[in-house]
Amino acid sequence: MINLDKLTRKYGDFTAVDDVSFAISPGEIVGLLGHNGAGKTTIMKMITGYLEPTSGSVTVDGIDVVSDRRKVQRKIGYLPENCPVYPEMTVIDYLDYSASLRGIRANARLAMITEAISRTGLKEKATWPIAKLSRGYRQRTGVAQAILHRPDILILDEPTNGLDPTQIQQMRSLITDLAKHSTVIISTHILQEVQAICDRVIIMKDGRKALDARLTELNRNDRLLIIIDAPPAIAEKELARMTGVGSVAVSTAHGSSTHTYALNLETPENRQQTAATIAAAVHEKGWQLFAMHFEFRNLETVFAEISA
Ligand SMILES: Nc1ncnc2c1ncn2[C@@H]1O[C@H](COP(=O)(O)OP(=O)(O)OP(=O)(O)O)[C@@H](O)[C@H]1O
Repeated sequence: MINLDKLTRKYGDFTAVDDVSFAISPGEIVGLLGHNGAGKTTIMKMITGYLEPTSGSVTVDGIDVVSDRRKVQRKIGYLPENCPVYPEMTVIDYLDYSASLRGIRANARLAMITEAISRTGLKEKATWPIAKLSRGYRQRTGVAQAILHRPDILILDEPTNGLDPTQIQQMRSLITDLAKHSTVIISTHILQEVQAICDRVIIMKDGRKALDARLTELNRNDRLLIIIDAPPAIAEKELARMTGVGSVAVSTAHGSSTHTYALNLETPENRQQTAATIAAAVHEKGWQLFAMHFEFRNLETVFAEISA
């Protein structure tokens, strides 16, 4: 379990991460989504112990990252945004060097390196100098470095950044495969990435957590939007009383003679029938009904709403 509690990080006077709390359970694949500068990398660096919080805390399986950094780092594999892979080294030498930095004993290294190479599909490139690898294979080498010590948690900062469409596809299926045995947090500003890989999304905006939701929750269309001529002072309460309506939100364009209401339905399963009943009730009240449709909501629309 990864636990962030009121995590804040300042750079001088500037607050890059502002009072962020969330918990991630074992086995989850979480996408940290946000525009450039939203605070994703700063959060990842604090989870992995490479940056200290200004206030708040991060614990991994109950262990505090600041006071027990090494212990936490043994549980985590980290692919930084610009993974420092040394161009003059071969893949195998780089992984051996990474293993030695991690304190993995020489007699255990070969098995671990072989496994990491095989899981990241690097077998044929193992003896190649990194300088000669395509960006996709270089990224895989970074991932191999991250999984070398068989961590329970993988933190990947923009793993598909700069890859071509085929390499992106390959990296996504590699991550999905790795996620079968690990908890994964990936940061990205690509919506499709989250949709393709993750089961949960945390959207960051200006250093703050703007949304934390399961993707299945996001992909809903059970809010009924209606446009009528009755103003909120009259219609809001009446609409809320109608059969099947749970709550009502109003959005009226300034100076407009029509009014838009978003109705959250109590039983989304019967939404077609409920919509027909509401239409009839609106008609009975003598209000004019200009439009009625179910709101389409998915990661894209929610992200656009948050970014606006
Ligand atoms: N060392 C630093 N000194 C000062 N400001 C910094 C430093 N590192 C990051 N920042 C600022 O903190 C904010 C958050 O940066 P961060 O890299 O965490 O965002 P991000 O969401 O990962 O962005 P990107 O998608 O561009 O990588 C940005 O405004 C950035 O300019």
